[in-house]
Amino acid sequence: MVHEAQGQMVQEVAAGGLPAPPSRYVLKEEHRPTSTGGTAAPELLAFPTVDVQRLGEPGDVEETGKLRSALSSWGLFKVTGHGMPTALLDGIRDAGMEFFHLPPEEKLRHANRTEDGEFQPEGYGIDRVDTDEQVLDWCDRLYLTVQPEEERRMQFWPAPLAPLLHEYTQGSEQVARRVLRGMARALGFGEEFFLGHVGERGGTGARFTYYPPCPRPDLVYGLKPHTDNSVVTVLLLDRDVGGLQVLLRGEGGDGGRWVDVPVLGRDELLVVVGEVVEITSNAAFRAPTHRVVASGRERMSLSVFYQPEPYRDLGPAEELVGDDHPAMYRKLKAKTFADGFLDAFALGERTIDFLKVGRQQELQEAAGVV
Ligand SMILES: O=C(O)CCC(=O)C(=O)O
Ligand SMILES: [Fe+2]
Repeated sequence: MVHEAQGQMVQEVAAGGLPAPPSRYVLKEEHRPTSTGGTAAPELLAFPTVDVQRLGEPGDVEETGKLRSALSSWGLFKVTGHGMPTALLDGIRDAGMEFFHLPPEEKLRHANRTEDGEFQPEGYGIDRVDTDEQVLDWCDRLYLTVQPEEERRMQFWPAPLAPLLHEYTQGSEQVARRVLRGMARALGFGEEFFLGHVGERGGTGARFTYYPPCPRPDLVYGLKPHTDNSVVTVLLLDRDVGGLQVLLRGEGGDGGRWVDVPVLGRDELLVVVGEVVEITSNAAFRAPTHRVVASGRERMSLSVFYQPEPYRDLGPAEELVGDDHPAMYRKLKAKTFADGFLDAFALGERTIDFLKVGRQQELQEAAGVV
């Protein structure tokens, strides 16, 4: 059954000039970004930066140290030294924005709905709507499969954007590879440790997200809190408009607090650790919970998600499991995990929790902690 809200783009709602978002987008009071915080990080917590050029140099120790510290604190960091030209980064940002500025009928030629109105993940539209209770995010999106290359469905790719996305994802793949090699070194493993778990023919998906201006940003989420279901995500943020926030967990095991990710330099990228690394590293590196708050200005981002080969077994690496380090996650197929994302996301859960991959509860019970 297709939900009647599935065909309603947020951009069209915003263009209607309502004084406040319709009730479908309005969060319960206790979930509203204004009641749950969102502050600039204190100076002590300088935003982590990793130069991937230096990270790739033989014998590098310093950048690997910075990466290790970023991974154990924020779980995301900005990247310099990737070598992609500014013109390419600006070009893809502009082409993405131009797509969302096209008339509705042009955009709908790439719609993420079949002729029967059925949702399918690829193409242009809103996220999957399952129930009346689901509070909708204040964003529209364009999701495209980039790799394996022979699985690209070019009917979904807006023509002006296609060559830019191809070139950009070649560059972002090198970023992901360097980061995964650095992560392996940070844990004391050989460089190919994480890449070996991903395989040569992993999947890559690109998601352009458009957040229209919102008349009451205090009432909605641009994008609800979530963790990425990827190995890592490479993000190209809006040049001017912020809104991304990350949940920083306190020492005392409290719920954490929401901190703004700053607007980055126009040449800088952001890398976010995904749940696959959390599982494989047996929680040595955790996927950060993040969200986007809306604002009175339009904003666009491009997320590129890296996934392992679908038939791979996903689970904590044997080297990281021992008597004093029990496996925190159970094994499952990479495809099962990737497919679980949309169900989990619609419910606002982590894929790890939705598919009951995490064993923390079980282990704590066995140890008599809870
Ligand atoms: O728009 C952003 O800044 C973040 C997007 C994001 O978290 C995602 O696509 O998973
Ligand atoms: Fe995300």
